[in-house]
Amino acid sequence: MTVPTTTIGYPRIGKSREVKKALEAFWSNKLDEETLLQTVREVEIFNWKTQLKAGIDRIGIGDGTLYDSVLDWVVRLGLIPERFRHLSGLDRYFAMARGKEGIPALEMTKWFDTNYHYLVPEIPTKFEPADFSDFLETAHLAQEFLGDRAIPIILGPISLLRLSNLEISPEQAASYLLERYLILLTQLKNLGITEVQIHEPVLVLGDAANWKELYQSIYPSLAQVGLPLHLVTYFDDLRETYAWVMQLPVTSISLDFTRGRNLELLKQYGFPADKRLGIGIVDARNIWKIRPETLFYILDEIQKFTSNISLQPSASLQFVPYDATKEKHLPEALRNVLSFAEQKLAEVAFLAKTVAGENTKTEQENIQKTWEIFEQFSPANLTVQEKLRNLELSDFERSLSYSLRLSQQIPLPPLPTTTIGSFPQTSEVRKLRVKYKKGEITLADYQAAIDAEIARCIQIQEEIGLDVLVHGEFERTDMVEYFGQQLSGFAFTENGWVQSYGSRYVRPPIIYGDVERTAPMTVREFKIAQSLTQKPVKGMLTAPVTIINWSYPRTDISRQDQAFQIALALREEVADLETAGAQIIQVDEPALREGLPLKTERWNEYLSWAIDSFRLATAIAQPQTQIHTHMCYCEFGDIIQEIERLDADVISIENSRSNNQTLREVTEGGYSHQIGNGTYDVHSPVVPTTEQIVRQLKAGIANLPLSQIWVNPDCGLKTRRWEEVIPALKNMVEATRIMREEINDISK
Ligand code: MET
Ligand SMILES: [Zn+2]
Repeated sequence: MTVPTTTIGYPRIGKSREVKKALEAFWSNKLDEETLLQTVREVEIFNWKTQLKAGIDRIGIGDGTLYDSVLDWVVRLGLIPERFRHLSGLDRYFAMARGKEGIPALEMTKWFDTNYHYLVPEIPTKFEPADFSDFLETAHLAQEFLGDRAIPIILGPISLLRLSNLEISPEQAASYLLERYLILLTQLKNLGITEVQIHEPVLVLGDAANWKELYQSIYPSLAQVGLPLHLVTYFDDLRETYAWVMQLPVTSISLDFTRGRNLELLKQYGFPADKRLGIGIVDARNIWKIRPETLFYILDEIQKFTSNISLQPSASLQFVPYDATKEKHLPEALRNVLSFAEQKLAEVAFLAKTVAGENTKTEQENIQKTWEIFEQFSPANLTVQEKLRNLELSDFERSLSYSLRLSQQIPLPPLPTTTIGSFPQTSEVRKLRVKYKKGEITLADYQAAIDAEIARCIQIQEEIGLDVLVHGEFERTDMVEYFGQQLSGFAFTENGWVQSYGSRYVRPPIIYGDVERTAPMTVREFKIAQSLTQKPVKGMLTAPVTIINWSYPRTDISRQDQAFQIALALREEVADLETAGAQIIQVDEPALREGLPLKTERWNEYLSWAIDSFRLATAIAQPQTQIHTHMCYCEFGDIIQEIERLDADVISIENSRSNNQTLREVTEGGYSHQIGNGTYDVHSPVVPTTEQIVRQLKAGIANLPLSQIWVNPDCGLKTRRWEEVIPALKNMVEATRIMREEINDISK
């Protein structure tokens, strides 16, 4: 017996970030279109060869992209919104991705609960002709390299619809789309392709049942083409859709067995005898080597219901970096339990061999051994674990309620002005950090240079006339990495890049052990800043859930425990900042919303510990200390109640849609604490006018009592230039002055 292996997506950025480099060169006119496309092609071919070498039987192809694969499908299917119609080629493609003078880009949002962002399709009333030529060309080329192993990956029609903003009814859109998908499938069949993967991840969402009829009408038509269809789902289980999805006329169905309850569903409903089951068994969302015992148990259970199976990663491997063995600077004991895309291919192959009955005892023992060595290398921190066990309810409660502590906190003028924390990270600052890292300058030199930046930043803020200042975050590369680097239990890769969006890649830290603060993390910079001004300077921290969501967490203990460990470390920092004189401390939690589980029924459990971790980090603050938090770029509507439960004294939120929707959502529920509604969009280089900010403030005030309102930009300013930041903030302060005068006049 043999057990086939499959992949359902692979990293497409290039092992040395070739695509990013080519893109950036192309955008700055240093590279021509042909070379850019050639680069993407080479990365793709390299990926095919890697998967072929790893022995994968059905290799998902066609997910390589210049920017985003959802956008690729939008363009192929001819779903071009009116405002881009006069453009063509790459010019149009990148205008849709990034916008162009006077033409806003497609909206960008998170791909399910991952940190990947896709471009949200807008389904227009009029379609342009479809053009699949690039995809067909890729498929044809893949056949040359892979033969029948080349399995094109297609974004499913219903997922595309469900993730789009529609100008027409879903039914109408579906019928237009169907025609085009039929053309595509026919063309692929004519090429001699033997099977296609149709990815329908929306089947795991809570509302998937609403789409049942569309699935049941579209899929039979697709099946008529006669090309075997492999329906691929991931990120969670099928729950209420399981029973009818199994009946769709496809030849294969893939399920994720690393998340959700697909195993239970399988036991309950069985699996159709006429289909192959793609078993997503190797976790594509995290970077840990497999623990074979648990996986073999799951595989044994599954095989009680079907023997027609294929083994595969749980999702596209685009969510992990390429190769863990490249991380030479990491301790071997840790490196050996890491598994990036290449290692995961080997794991899939290993599992398949074992299931097929081949003797893999030595391999199993080796894996076992690497885990044992790792456990010795990173033993449990008993003190931290003890602290977690001994937490009491009072550790999560501030000593006085909001209304009682309010009068004890620092007096400020009405409509206090402030910023979100970071100021421009100039290339000089970045160069400085590189020099320090390379050992070209000493710590003292580095700190002196950072301090000079802080001093300049404080002076500028004073000149602008802001009420509450910040030190500027010049010492931080990134709001998560900076803390991870100072906490025990975190590791950092050198080359562990994953795509966040387009040409933006990130290297998520790895949480591998119990987390503890070993020394103050932010106190030095705070003190320097505060010593230079009479105005209050905010202490500035990143909250636990954001740290976890933007990292690869451990899998041997719960996310709750990891969040609480980080919270305890931050709690010590809060206390130290207070002792150092901070009257205001901001703890940023921008990723709270995006960590919400895909299924609503799991929201409460998540929110409960997520909010508690913020409270644990901050409740130690004296009543006199004002605690701020900041959130941005998410839909708050879902979690309003919980925002109140954070019990922060002040929250600042982003308002990039500029229609105060978030503010309305937060305040409609009767939000009683203070709130700063972003007065202008920090992602735009355009300097907002005073009038614009006044208007924005008035809209906010209409919603809320004056005493609750703060004035601030949307988010941190680190990606902006000083030439933009200074006039923008001046206008913000001027707008506030105008507002204060008006209010004064009214109250006279
Ligand atoms: C993504 S939220 C960013 C908050 C952080 N304090 C900053 O100003 O950059
Ligand atoms: Zn922000």
